[in-house]
Amino acid sequence: MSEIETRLNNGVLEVQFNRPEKKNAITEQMYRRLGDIFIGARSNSEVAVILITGQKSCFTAGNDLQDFLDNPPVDDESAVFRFLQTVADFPKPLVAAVNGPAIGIGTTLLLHCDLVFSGESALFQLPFVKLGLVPEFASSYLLPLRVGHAKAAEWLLTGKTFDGQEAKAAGLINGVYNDEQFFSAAVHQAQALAQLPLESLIITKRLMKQTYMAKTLQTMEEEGELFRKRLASDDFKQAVTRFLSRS
Ligand SMILES: C/C=C/C(=O)SCCNC(=O)CCNC(=O)[C@H](O)C(C)(C)COP(=O)(O)OP(=O)(O)OC[C@H]1O[C@@H](n2cnc3c(N)ncnc32)[C@H](O)[C@@H]1OP(=O)(O)O
Repeated sequence: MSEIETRLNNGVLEVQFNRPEKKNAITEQMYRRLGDIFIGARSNSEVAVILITGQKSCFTAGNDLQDFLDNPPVDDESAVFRFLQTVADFPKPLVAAVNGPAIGIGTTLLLHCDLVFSGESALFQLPFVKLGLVPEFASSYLLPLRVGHAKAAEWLLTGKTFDGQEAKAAGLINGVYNDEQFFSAAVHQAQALAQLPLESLIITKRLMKQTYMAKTLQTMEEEGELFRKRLASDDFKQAVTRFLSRS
């Protein structure tokens, strides 16, 4: 089994985080594979839609914190930033099925998905400030745009956790299902999209995003530079030490 599993079914490429013993925390190696998968899917005519998921108990705990210390990204070509880029301008529909923890990039990734369905046990969090970091994936721009400044500040500045109902009420996700149904609901929607004319889907997605795409990419560049600086800060190192030495 790979830490990133893929399955192609009737035009839907399922991409699954599969490192459950570490709550699907994402390493540099996993980002590299994810980047390759997304780049391949762009030009693969058999792929109409990507469905991103984890397990019923966990979407992803975000970036692997130890790996951030061991293999910090140095520039925009680093595996993590290359992955962010491939998702942000991915032309085909992205659907996510989320349950359990969706932390850090586990939440910001959803800002780039077109349809998001969660289970009742989903737990979202943007703990960048608590970790001594700054937002990534253009979340400092896209989140206020999507949910308004008040809610974005609540989530980004305080790092509070929130559930699927709160995420749906704010407009971050499309639907909340019980833990047994969220995945099949997402598969159903992804399969339905995959039956529609692909060219129309691609053009419609591009039209919807065109007014803010340039600003999204510019924000990712600015955030990336600041993020890399903050990874080298004592605040971040102390936060990781606290997390890894908790009992
Ligand atoms: C560019 C992207 C940036 C970001 O994404 S920044 C966000 C970084 N992520 C975090 O700060 C989240 C850290 N993790 C947690 O807060 C908690 O975990 C959870 C709420 C996700 C789950 O808590 P619980 O159910 O109590 O599980 P557990 O015992 O904490 O974790 C099980 C094992 O998974 C490892 N683990 C969890 N998250 C991470 C992570 N993000 N980086 C590295 N390891 C992680 C733990 O250490 C442990 O491992 P062991 O069993 O060997 O002790």
